[in-house]
Amino acid sequence: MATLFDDEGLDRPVREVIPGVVHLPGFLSLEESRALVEQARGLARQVAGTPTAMVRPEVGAGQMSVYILSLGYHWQTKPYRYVRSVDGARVPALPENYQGLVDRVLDRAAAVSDELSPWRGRMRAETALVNFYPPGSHMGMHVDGNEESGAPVVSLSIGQSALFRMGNPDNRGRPYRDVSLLSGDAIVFGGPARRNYHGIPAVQPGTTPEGCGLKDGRINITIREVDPH
Ligand SMILES: O=C(O)CCC(=O)C(=O)O
Ligand SMILES: [Fe+2]
Repeated sequence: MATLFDDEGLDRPVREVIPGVVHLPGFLSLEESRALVEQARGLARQVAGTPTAMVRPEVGAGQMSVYILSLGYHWQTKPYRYVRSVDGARVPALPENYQGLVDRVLDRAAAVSDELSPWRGRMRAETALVNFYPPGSHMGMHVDGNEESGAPVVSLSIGQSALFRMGNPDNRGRPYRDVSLLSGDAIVFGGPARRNYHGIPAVQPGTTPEGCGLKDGRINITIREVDPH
């Protein structure tokens, strides 16, 4: 496992990993992280036992090991699509603070990426997936392809460190770049990397910071624009 995460001891500068992919280490403070976890937990409780509950979706490869809460739009599998309601139940609204998070991330990312700078101040936060990774879970390589909009995906990580693998647009294999995402990190992918395969091969035991709002496991919040404008 050590080799999977062996860049953690190094300096972690803001950087464009490949064109259109920007890593912002330590973007969220501990207090902000905790508030986001508490907000997501409240929303998950509200929809528990309803058709929009946080569940481990069935996908082509079987049941995911990650639990997903959909906000704004609901992400359905079989077939893959975004819907506004499920069996008559309305999807919880996207929290209003998510637009501010998107604006802040894109401000910072645009400063180091010509590919992302056209989106600065222009992306509408319309939907978010709150992914909960129990210890030992993972997410296979996939493309985020159900958004018609070409806007970037803004992703926030809280809890256990994760190995994020950013691949290529053609297949699940190499070339790819691995980035360790620690609690509080943001990563954004757009431009030429928007439809690249990516995934989380592993989360790292024993790395949940005290005070981040989670006792164990990892939460990742990906905020997206669905409709082109
Ligand atoms: O957990 C992550 O960092 C990535 C999540 C992801 O790729 C997704 O929600 O589509
Ligand atoms: Fe994804």
